[in-house]
Amino acid sequence: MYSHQPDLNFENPRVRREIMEVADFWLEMGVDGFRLDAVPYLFEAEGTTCENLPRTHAFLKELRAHVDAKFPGRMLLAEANQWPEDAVAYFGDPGDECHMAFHFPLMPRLFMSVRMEDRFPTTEILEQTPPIPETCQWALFLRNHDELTLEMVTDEERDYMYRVYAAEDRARVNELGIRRRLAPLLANNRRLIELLNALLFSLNGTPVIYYGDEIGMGDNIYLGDRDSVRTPMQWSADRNAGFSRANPQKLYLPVIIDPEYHYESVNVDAQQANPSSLLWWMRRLIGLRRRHPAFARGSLQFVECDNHRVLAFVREYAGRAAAGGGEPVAVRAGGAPRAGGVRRARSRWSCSGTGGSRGWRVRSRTSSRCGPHSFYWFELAAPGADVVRRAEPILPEITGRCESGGGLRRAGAADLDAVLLAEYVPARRTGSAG
Ligand SMILES: OC[C@H]1O[C@H](O[C@H]2O[C@H](CO)[C@@H](O)[C@H](O)[C@H]2O)[C@H](O)[C@@H](O)[C@@H]1O
Repeated sequence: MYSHQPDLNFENPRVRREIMEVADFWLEMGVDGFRLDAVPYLFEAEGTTCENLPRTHAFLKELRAHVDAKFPGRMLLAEANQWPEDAVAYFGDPGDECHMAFHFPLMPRLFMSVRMEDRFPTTEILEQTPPIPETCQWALFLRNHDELTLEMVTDEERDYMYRVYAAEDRARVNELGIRRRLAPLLANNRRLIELLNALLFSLNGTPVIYYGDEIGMGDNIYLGDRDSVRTPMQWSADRNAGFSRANPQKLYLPVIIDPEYHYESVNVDAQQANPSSLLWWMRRLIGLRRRHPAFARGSLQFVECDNHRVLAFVREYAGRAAAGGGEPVAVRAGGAPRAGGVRRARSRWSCSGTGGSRGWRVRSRTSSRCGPHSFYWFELAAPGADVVRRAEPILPEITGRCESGGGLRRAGAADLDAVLLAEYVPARRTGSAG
């Protein structure tokens, strides 16, 4: 499809050997793993669609065994834009191919749910998603380096997505996608950006953030192909947004200078200095998620509720619960400006813990109102169980030295802000993502 990308002949044993050597090179350099590009199409065969061929799976098993033997603990992530029942094949049997696979069909449905003010697109695809091996996980995403692909939706759904998210022709690409970043897709609406990220971080899978979306970077749909979303990371207001010291004319792609998303105002430096920035909000969300293993490993059960605009579910980590220290987590997301109340939410869990965004605390049943485009995370206790208050985290000890003109630095590690604001503050009962 792309003339500038080689199409390797995997039938050739020398090519396969070379691929193993390339993998070794990067793994020796310390990478944690690989995203396997367009993996269903590695091998080709006349008279087939060249998709999901047995030879492709055989090679993945070989690659996995090779990586496990030489570099235990590293991982392979499949890019297979397929229905979940087909994509699961890339986890192998039982779990001997990729550790993870992107969940492509969920992504456009999250955008649909939010815009249609209806949980159905999201619940339907998750209900169709088959169980996966214990050692595997879905990778969830909102945006990536390609277009927002609309391959896994019906023609009507595609028309809808184009109408509401890509009214301008220039925003469409490859006939099947929208070449925009998260913030511009959502008209730079902070509540919507938070809502979609809250879903990304609480549904069953590992969240994957596309660089720049954590600061709400803009795009440039006047660039060709998918380059609109591949402009330099905006680190600071300096030359080339702090991405490079090179002559600006030498950059592969220009920095964003759209007035709304200009790199001089939308950048890491500026947001680092503002605790209300999207960047700090994202860090707090990550910290909160890390406190609850149920988000990473837990099962997901939808909670029936009579308002179709509200999506409610419980994440339960069976291992922890069985051990008596479980902490199921409930999530409610109101997709609509007029999401309204939930009269009845049935679940075998009662809300009696702490949690939620914006410092919300829950001590009774889930009967409170869900505001426009808001979300809540509740820590739950099983009926009858004592509600054990979490001990306050121990104040971290940070040693460092004051450098003239600089701040206090933790010896050779993350800086003070990251330790206090990203780890300690969210772990306090009063800590919140909002
Ligand atoms: O190697 C060709 C390209 O493969 C990936 O992109 C392709 O799959 C994406 C997911 O289905 C789709 O959105 C894109 O249009 C396809 O070209 C890869 O992510 C690309 O970087 C790569 O050029």
